[in-house]
Amino acid sequence: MSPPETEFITLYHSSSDDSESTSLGTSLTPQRIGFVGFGTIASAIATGLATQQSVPISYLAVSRRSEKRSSALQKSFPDLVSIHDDNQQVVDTADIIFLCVLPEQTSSVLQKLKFDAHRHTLVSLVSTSTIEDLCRDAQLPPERVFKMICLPAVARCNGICLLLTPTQKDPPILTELCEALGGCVQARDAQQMSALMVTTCLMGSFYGVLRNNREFLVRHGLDRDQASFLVGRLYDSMVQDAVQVQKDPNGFDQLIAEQTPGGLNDQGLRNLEALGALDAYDQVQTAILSRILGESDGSLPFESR
Ligand SMILES: NC(=O)C1=CN([C@@H]2O[C@H](COP(=O)(O)OP(=O)(O)OC[C@H]3O[C@@H](n4cnc5c(N)ncnc54)[C@H](OP(=O)(O)O)[C@@H]3O)[C@@H](O)[C@H]2O)C=CC1
Repeated sequence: MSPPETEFITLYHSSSDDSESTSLGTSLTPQRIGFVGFGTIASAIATGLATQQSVPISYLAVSRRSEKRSSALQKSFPDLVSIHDDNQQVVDTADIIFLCVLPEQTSSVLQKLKFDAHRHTLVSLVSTSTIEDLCRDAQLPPERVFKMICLPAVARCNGICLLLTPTQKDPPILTELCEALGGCVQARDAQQMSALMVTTCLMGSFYGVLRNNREFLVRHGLDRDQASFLVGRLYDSMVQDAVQVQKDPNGFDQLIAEQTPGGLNDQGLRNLEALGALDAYDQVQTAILSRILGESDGSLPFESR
């Protein structure tokens, strides 16, 4: 399909200087979105964007890379998706470009592309990229470049997106797109973004706890499938309770306070604290942050800050 013309409505200006104006559009403006690199995270974001109902999207341009994924998306959304052999075609036919290649490919891929500083918005999913490097390689000003982190649950519009906005400007369409994918938390600077990323790196630890619970049940004679079912359903219900209170700053403390004082749940938590398990969790988060910041390889022992 050929890309539809998009007429942009300038939403906000930081000053009367045209070079500082932005034209990301409004949620009423159908968006033309492109993906350079179409692996795991790109296909999850594209699937979420194609299925969400909040922000009108008129066109999704994807690079043919990872052809199984790009053709599957086109098959599912033939009126929306266009596949391109050349990354420049993706850029030329879309306005918001998600960069979803591997860290080592980022610079060379960007340096070969020509962006229009008045039209394009670049959103990098590459966790190691910095706004400065992205601006340099894409030849775009900082107000046109953003970093985003999310996990594949965005495909079901059930993820949470972290968005680093390099200037104080609020990028309304990007936040609306992130909200549509499940939710958005904005980081005010790169340092804070690194700290927020730590939480997205705890998925493995979380599944590790579930596996540990399952193995305990198996050791006590339950079939592995039954044990897996029990653990999955139980954690699902606990997480749903947590979701109910997620907007209350003291909600998690409230859930803990609801445990019967001196009861078995209360004891479990106190035992974990006595064993230093929660302190260990803190140290793990600090170690992950240190690795994200390039200060260590993340291995322990690690001195907590
Ligand atoms: N997976 C995840 O949950 C998350 C990933 N990220 C970040 O997103 C980025 C992508 O990760 P992920 O999707 O997992 O990785 P994948 O390996 O699945 O995807 C990388 C994609 O880049 C493509 N590619 C390679 N070279 C080029 C090129 N020259 N031009 C265009 N496309 C190219 C690959 O195509 P081909 O297969 O044909 O080589 C592939 O489609 C990484 O930087 C990662 O850190 C961030 C958050 C979460």
